[in-house]
Amino acid sequence: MPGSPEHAVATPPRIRLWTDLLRGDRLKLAGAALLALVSTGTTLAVPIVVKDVLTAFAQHSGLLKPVSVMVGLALVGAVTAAVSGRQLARLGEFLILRLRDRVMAHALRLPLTTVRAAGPGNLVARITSDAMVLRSIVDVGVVQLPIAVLTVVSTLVVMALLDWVLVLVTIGSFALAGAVIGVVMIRVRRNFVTQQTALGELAQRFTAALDALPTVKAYRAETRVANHLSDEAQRLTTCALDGARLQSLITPVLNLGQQLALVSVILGGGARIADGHLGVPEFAAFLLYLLQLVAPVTVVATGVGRLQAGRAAQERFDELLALPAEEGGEEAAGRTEPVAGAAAVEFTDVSFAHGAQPVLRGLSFAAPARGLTALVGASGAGKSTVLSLTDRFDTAQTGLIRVLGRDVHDWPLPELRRRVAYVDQAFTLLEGTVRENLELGSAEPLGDAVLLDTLDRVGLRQDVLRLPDGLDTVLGRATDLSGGQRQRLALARVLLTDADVILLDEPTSQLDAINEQRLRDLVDSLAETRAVVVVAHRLSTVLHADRVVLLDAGSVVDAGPHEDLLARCPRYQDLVTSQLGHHRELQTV
Ligand SMILES: Nc1ncnc2c1ncn2[C@@H]1O[C@H](COP(=O)(O)OP(=O)(O)OP(=O)(O)O)[C@@H](O)[C@H]1O
Repeated sequence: MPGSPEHAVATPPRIRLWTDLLRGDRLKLAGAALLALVSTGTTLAVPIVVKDVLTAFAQHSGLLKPVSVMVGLALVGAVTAAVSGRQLARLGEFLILRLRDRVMAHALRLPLTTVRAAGPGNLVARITSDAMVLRSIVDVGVVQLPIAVLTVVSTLVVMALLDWVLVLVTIGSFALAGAVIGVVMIRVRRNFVTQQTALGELAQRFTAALDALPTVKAYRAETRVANHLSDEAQRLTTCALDGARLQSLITPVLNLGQQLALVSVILGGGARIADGHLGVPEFAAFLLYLLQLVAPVTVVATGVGRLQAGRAAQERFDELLALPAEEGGEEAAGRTEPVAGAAAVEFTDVSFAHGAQPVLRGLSFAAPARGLTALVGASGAGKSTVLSLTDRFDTAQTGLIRVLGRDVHDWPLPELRRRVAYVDQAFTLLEGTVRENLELGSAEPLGDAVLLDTLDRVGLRQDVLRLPDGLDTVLGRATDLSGGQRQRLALARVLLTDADVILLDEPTSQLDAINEQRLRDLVDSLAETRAVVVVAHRLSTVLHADRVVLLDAGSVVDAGPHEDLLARCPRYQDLVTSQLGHHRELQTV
């Protein structure tokens, strides 16, 4: 039963950035770090060589050796920095590739309700903007930051060897700047989380607006919707400006620290030269080190900021990956066989609520293994919910749902969904070719002959052959199908599966007479060999059904053949005349 231990949710996957996403790349990463270290080493050595050059000048000795060493060091430094930078960029991109693959695969396995609650646009923002931010963790967090820290420390050690008093002066000046930057960093992280959330929300709103574009246009609401979106974008901008203001403090504060250090060191250094504690070449080298120190200190300060942002992005990924995927979704093996002679779908005392809102209340009905079962009832009675629960898009709180004689939770999810074909009200097609759409539920490519034959059965062969690239025409962008054609393509997809149960959420819209007849013929022929459970909005469907189940407010009022219900059930009579009621149809069918 739902919530019971046997249906416990598997531990969700977590990002283990270093051990997992960088798996297989650790050696390359170490190589890149080593090269970066060599490059840093050469930079560190230059002032020492400068000191040698100055000493050589003072002593009138040969300059060739120290100058050659200086040039050599500069060349090695440049080459190693370039190779290491390129390698890090590659590693960062591959890390993001793996992360995106994992997030997309996980999002597709989440329960429908979770995806709706998160908002598709919000999920898209993870693999776009969040992924880019996280990428910086690789080059900044793994290599640049540790090396910069190492550079700062070793530079200070070398400076201390030159003059320890002046080093204390330097550290004191930078410490003041560091304290201010530390406070800024805490706010940077908080700001980043708010910013990414606002970005995801904007993406979500924009996606939703584009989805509803026909309605937006029909009501001439472009300006109004654009204004709503603009409000959201402005919130994001305000937040981004806060972030930019915080970030922009870092460099000036550091520069102030450096100026302070420079002035103090020059004053202190002058005094130390005057009292004979320090030579001029040593002082020149010390000053060069001090100037060199600013670059790695800046890397540390800005790097910590980016790392904070990267970690906040990582938390957002963790949060998404921690959302439990559908139970049993990974179990591919362990085929469960149907129980011989069992009903195709059987609900026993099933109750289901969306949050606090009860939708099904102790609902019981059965649909036989062959034939057409029509679910009818007022709008909001719970008909579509019955289909959702049958295909386990949702889980009932209480009661038992059996498909082909087995508890819906005992089926491995892929096996359940192989046996149950679901066709939604919109007859949804994926953005892709006609072929891809037809083969969606097939394990193997089916070949043109089979596909065209099936299209023939739904009366769509000629329409598809007329498309610019026939079966390989991409649907959903420049080329699309009409509502009726989409419907037939969706049904052709069902014909190509070996599903035992077909769940069909009939569209509420009316079809033209030819399409209506085609749909009915198709459904009838499907129902000859399998179970078809249809949420019926049309009287013609009900008249063709072997069994009609009347729902009201989440319970079954009555069930049986149409004529029996019409004879004995006043609620059904009302429904037929009011909701399904088309006297014209009654007379003509
Ligand atoms: N995602 C959801 N979140 C919260 N409540 C929902 C959700 N989907 C449906 N409901 C509620 O569940 C109830 C039953 O919805 P359902 O779609 O099953 O009705 P229906 O009988 O198929 O209606 P219709 O004939 O209008 O399609 C409705 O009251 C609806 O408000």
